[in-house]
Amino acid sequence: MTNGLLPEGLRDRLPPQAEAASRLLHRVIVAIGRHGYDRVSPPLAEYEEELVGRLKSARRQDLLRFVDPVSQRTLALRPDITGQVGRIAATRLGHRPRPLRLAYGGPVLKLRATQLRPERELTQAGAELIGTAAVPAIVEVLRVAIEAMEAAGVTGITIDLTLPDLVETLAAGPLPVPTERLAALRDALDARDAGALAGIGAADYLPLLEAAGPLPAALARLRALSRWEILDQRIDAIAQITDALDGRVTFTLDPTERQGFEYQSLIGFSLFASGLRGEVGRGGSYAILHADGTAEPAVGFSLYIDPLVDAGLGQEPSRRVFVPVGADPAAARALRREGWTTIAALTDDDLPVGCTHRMVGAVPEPL
Ligand SMILES: N[C@@H](Cc1c[nH]c[nH+]1)C(=O)O
Repeated sequence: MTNGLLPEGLRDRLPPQAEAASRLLHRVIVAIGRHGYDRVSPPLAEYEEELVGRLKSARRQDLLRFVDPVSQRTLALRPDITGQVGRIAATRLGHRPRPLRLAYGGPVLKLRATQLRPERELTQAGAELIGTAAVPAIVEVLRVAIEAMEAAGVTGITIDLTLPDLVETLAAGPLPVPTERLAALRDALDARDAGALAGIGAADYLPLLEAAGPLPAALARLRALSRWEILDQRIDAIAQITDALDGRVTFTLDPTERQGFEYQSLIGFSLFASGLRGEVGRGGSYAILHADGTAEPAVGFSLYIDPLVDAGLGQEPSRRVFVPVGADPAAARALRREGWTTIAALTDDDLPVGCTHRMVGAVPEPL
């Protein structure tokens, strides 16, 4: 006998959450599709190197791998669909005109859970805009993300903007830090540790930490300390993006945040909503590598359906009518066409468990 246990981080979805999950996924995908994003559906597993090789600096550590007895090669379960969409855009849809707009939705599996999210399997739905990552493209993607969240019933949206490659860019340019100290610099910034920053001779980075918080104040602080063209350009871009979406959502800024943004470069963002624990989604700009060595700019977002389901979104009260033995099947069929759920008695002893109505003749009467 087996005991019905599941591995850590994996779970069943039961009624009514399983139904809510598919309803939310559908609503999100439809909302994304309205903006002209055509759906693609990559496989659950593929060659390991394809999953990590397509996006600049995607990580191998995230992969749950296995050797495929058929191809004798190492396959991995996808931890993220964005890289797969990148592969499709660079290969099978490489000839399509740009910008290319693609949507997707399905399960992903990560090797390790995070403290914030103990689940290893999540359902991701998202959009990727391929061929440009300029300000109008970022604005479009954020707009689509906001509408997709609203379609799922999310309210009180906050977008936390980050500049994932800012520290590396400053370290390689105007605020030099030798490569071997980059990891220490990252750790000190993540820990917001002023002493550690001074210890590695990077005290100049301290003011960046203070430029975090709600916009527009945080952006004004960042502007006040910027003496570099590369930072000025990004500040201008953030101002344009937030102006374009003004009033619809709350923006915050965390210029040095990088955790979870392995391949996003110029801009990254995390999506939050009131009443929902942790992130609802994230996204940003990145580069897709092509076979000829060129890198194509892209920007996109992924929403995670699971936190929405856990918060009770997507559940709808259904009208359930009990159909006694001997009732007219055509009448029951007519009710289903009108949107009723019918529960047919199989014996005369069946009880109308979970039903709101009972069919009397051809008419549902409240129980
Ligand atoms: N797929 C990324 C987010 C993203 C989509 N496009 C670009 N970034 C994630 O889930 O973390």
